Amino acid sequence: MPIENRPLPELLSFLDTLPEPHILCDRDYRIVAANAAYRAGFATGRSVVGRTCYEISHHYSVPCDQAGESCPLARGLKSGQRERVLHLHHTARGEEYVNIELSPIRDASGEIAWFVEKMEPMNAARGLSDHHGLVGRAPAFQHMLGLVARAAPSNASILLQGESGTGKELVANAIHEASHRADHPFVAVDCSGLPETLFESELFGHERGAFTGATSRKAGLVEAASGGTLFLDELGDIPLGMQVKLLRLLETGTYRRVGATDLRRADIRLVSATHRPLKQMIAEGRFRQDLYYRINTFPITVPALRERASDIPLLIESLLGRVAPGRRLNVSPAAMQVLCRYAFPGNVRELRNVLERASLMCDGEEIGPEHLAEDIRAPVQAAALAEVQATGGVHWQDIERNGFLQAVHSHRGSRKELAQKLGLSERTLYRKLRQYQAD
Ligand SMILES: Nc1ncnc2c1ncn2[C@@H]1O[C@H](COP(=O)(O)OP(=O)(O)OP(=O)(O)O)[C@@H](O)[C@H]1O
Repeated sequence: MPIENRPLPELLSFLDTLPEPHILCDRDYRIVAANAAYRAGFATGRSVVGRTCYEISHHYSVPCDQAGESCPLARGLKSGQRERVLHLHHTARGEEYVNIELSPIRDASGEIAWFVEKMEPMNAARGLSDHHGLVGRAPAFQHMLGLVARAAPSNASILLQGESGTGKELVANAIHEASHRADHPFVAVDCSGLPETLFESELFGHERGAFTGATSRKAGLVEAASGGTLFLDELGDIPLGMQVKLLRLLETGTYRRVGATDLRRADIRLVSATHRPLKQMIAEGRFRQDLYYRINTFPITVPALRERASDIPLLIESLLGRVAPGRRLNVSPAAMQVLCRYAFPGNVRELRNVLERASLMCDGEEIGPEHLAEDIRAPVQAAALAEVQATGGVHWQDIERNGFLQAVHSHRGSRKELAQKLGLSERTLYRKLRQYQAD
């Protein structure tokens, strides 16, 4: 490398002092240096210097934006400013979600000469099968996770909207885990079915003798969550009277225990969730508009399972480990076809229940269609039959799409190896990935 094209030694020794993994790249995606934290946690044995970031982190042979992903380096070159994204990266521990922050470094003439890339793994979500936490890698899931990564480090109130069973509580927990409050409690409150009086004393606590049965003083959940995150699930179910008290808590940061006169200071971050249409409830006078604005600083929609159907095989692998630990269950291709075509109105919770039932019905190691409940098989079979009748056959594209996605999900090596395995050029592989994973 010509001397004028080398980064300043001061910059390199500064990067080495940073506790988070950092690499230094040139404008052509080439890694010119990696700090000690990166070498310890991310490098997989071989030296990364001289190789490209997309090859090391993604096992791609082209930059991310040409492989259908958002590339922070390309974005940084265009915008001239710092860019953040969440990417799935190959690391020394396998494939992980990593928060990437890319900062451009300019030379004396003001031109961008280098990029410093900081990487922080997001441990609350996984792109591979795992036995706990959030699992997924479909575009809709990654988009949602990108918003989680962006909002988590702030103190902003987050409203999670999504159908029942989509994983809102797990997402709330992931927000907590990725926040500065992770060492403090995560307290979840189910707001549905709690009468107003009980709701208030549960949330704010009560003094001794505050009401019949209050034989001792009790701290509330706001206090229990102190320093951490309070998760209000089914927030749309909170009675109007209690909505006022919640609004006061959020506006002043203070509350009173039931039966007490003194104000207490709250130190919580609020994450709430609902599957109800809050805007419609506001129009009907059932939900306060001012509270809505307070809780909804940063809205995140958790996608329905049918919007991330390409995650079904991965979720199955992960959930089987949770519902039948100790058994090495797998799903036959025919049963997989049925599950991938079913609409799952109850989302991931329904998928989990279906697998739990199937694991009880199956004595061996392979779950077949016969182990799935009739109400899962029937609509899929009816749809397939209708398709055959309407078109005179099953669409070849559907068979190809399902087979292709199954191969992608079960493959653990590089994209290059996958292309070879499927007998495709890498270009065609990326085109098909874009085409099939987008729906
Ligand atoms: N992405 C995911 N990866 C792994 N498991 C998931 C995922 N999403 C949901 N689950 C599982 O699905 C079930 C339902 O999730 P959860 O209770 O978080 O849903 P919810 O959206 O809060 O539902 P509700 O609106 O009914 O409260 C749980 O068992 C959870 O572990």
